[in-house]
Amino acid sequence: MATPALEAVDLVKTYPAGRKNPPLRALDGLTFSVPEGVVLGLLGPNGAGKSTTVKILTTLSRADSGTARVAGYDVNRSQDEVRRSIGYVPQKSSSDPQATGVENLVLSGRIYGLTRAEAVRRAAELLERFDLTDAGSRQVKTYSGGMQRKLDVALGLVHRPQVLFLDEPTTGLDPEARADLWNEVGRLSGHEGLTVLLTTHYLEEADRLADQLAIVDHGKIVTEGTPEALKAELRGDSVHVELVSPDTDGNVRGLLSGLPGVGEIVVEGNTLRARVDHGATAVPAVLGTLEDKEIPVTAVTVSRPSLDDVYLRYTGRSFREASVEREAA
Ligand SMILES: Nc1ncnc2c1ncn2[C@@H]1O[C@H](COP(=O)(O)OP(=O)(O)OP(=O)(O)O)[C@@H](O)[C@H]1O
Repeated sequence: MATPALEAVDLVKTYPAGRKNPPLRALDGLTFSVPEGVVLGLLGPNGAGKSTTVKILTTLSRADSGTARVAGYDVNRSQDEVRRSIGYVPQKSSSDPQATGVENLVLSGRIYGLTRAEAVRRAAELLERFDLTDAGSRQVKTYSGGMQRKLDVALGLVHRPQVLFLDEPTTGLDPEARADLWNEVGRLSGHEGLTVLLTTHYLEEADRLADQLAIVDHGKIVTEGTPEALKAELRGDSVHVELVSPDTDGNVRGLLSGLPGVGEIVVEGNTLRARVDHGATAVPAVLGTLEDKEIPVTAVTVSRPSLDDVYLRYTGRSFREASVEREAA
């Protein structure tokens, strides 16, 4: 069997206690494997352990236990080989805002050992590739957020790595710039055989970009597969009901959970989500039951299961709820 481009086995990482905080187990036996040329999406709410995983795989941090290999090299024993094989695009831009796009790329190429002529050639190639040729001679501080992010990705590719790490690449970008970057990332793996590990807390981004998706929760992979396969595992439909008042005492939940064909129910504020066998038969039954008890409703929608439903199934809470929980922690 071909060597996986990325492999993590049973990674554990605990951050030591601070003055106010107890020790924190950020990774708790995280395991995954990615074949060459695949985009793996690590999807999880803030604090799930995605960046910690990336730091270990890029040799910026060490796991307490477990093993990881990148492009066939062990991250502890062959750090130099790992670093030469990877490109890393961190959450915060690493470009120099005072320098131009070309200067940033050439400098990066020189750091990786390219001759000046090679670095200049590679810079021009990458600027063209990311549609930045016209902006190449401008200082990076004049770039839009989307242009800066594209330059960041270009910087990660200067030395033609085998594996590219993108840590939350589109955070803070407007929808148009986000869609533009999604197209670029899609092309990278498609045409250039690059393996990409992408971390994200956007369900849509994971759905759109990842060939393989691994859902991370509390430092573990709780499920993995293609986004389509993960959604297809969930039979039936997803029903969302917007209530006029929040179901604070669990009344509505209790009423609906007794209905035939209605599965897991989650209530968040005024929104109730239920997994049902058949949307077409469940909706009249749900609305009839609520009407009998004079519980007013503002809207009802039926949809095919989404990645949010997948997340709910494996973690017991919705993605939004998990993100809010983490932000409050
Ligand atoms: N250097 C550190 N010292 C102490 N705790 C840390 C450190 N780095 C991360 N953590 C904690 O470890 C947990 C996992 O963090 P990590 O950054 O890996 O999560 P994440 O999924 O990447 O989240 P985000 O999307 O916010 O980056 C979090 O609870 C975080 O607060």
